[in-house]
Amino acid sequence: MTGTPTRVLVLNSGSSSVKYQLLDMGDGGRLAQGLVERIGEDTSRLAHTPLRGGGAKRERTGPIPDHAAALKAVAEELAADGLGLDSPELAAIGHRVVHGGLRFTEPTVIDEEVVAEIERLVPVAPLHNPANLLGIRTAMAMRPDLPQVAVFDTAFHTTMPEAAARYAIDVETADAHRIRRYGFHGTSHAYVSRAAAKLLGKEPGEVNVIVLHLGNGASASAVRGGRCVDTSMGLTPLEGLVMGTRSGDVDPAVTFHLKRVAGMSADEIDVLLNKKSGLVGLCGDNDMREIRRRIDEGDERAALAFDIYIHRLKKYIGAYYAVLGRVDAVVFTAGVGENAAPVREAAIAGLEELGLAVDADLNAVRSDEPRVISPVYARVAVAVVPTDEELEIARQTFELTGGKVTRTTNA
Ligand SMILES: Nc1ncnc2c1ncn2[C@@H]1O[C@H](COP(=O)(O)OP(=O)(O)O)[C@@H](O)[C@H]1O
Ligand SMILES: CC(=O)OP(=O)(O)O
Ligand SMILES: [Mg+2]
Repeated sequence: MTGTPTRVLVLNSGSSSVKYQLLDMGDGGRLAQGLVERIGEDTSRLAHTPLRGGGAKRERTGPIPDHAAALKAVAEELAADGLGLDSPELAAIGHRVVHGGLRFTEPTVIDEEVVAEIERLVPVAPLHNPANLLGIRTAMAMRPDLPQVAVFDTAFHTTMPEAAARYAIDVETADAHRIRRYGFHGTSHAYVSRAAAKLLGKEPGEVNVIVLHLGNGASASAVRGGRCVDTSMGLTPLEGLVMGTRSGDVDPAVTFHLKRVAGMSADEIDVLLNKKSGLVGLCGDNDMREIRRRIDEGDERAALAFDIYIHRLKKYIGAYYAVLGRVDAVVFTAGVGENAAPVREAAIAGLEELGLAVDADLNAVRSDEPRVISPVYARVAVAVVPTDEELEIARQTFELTGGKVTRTTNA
């Protein structure tokens, strides 16, 4: 090895998965990437892809009980490629942390006190912060000498005005318990809104963009001149759009009703709304590919689930159009947004009066590149921009730890 280390390992821990990438910030390239899924089940799967040196993709299956075991398995795979965590070329480890509360508005070098604060926020991100913490603790135990950085999903949304961030509930109660709308997927909304400006040949400060991050979790945001002014997730990642397993918006009285009339406990209602609702609650499947397949076979439950998903999405497009006043682009991203052409088509259908339309041929193109899918005559661009939370986390981690990022990729 020569010179200062330039490699960054990024861990994006979800509730039951870890996505990871090893990047070289010296040349902007990726060395390896992978995914561990179904953590906690007997059928866990690790898929690892070395990206330099020509090695083939590898898979292993079998029980991986938690995120600590997942990271150990990832470290073994990296070591097999000569890219182990003990490498002197590793400059830092970047961690996605979902909830940063009021305190963390910037990427932050992790110490014991930061760990304690992330832990304090577990009740408002019960599916996510515990997984993030296990990844952090395991990585810190493996490389106590390395800087480890937390990049928060909530950070990009801290620019929201009070009118968007506050719920209309008693102010003293709200403030005493820090109840407000924080928003999530911020790293993705930031990256994608910036990449969308670039796609339009503009600076981020010049454009107003509606970003639709449609993955397993899903959220919309309104971004004015590069700053978030509203987003659909709230105190927790439960509010807003219909998601894979989460309900999104419901009348809060549904929860009292379930408690008083159906006799459910707070924990049972939490599980119902976070894990047994959304698409899976409506039709038994949370994967949009499977739902489309069932619709093609004439399945009515799947069709209704799709319609409810689209109806909610359309409402948020309209709402954020009104919030922004002028819109330059509506941008689809994440697993569903990048891949499901029927979702994009249905969400934009009927919005011609707002200057929005999708070109069927452009919409059908499959690509990993950012692209416009609206017809040339449309007043507002509709675009697909693949998100890259890992690259964005790597950049922020590297910059915070003193590295200088060479921007060679999209945004
Ligand atoms: N080819 C595809 N067509 C339609 N939907 C897809 C396709 N590929 C992935 N998806 C959807 O994307 C979801 C995963 O999105 P992703 O952004 O990876 O989610 P997360 O980060 O929350 O795990 C899947 O559950 C599935 O619904
Ligand atoms: C915050 C959130 O919902 O994240 P994910 O989509 O990864 O579950
Ligand atoms: Mg995601």
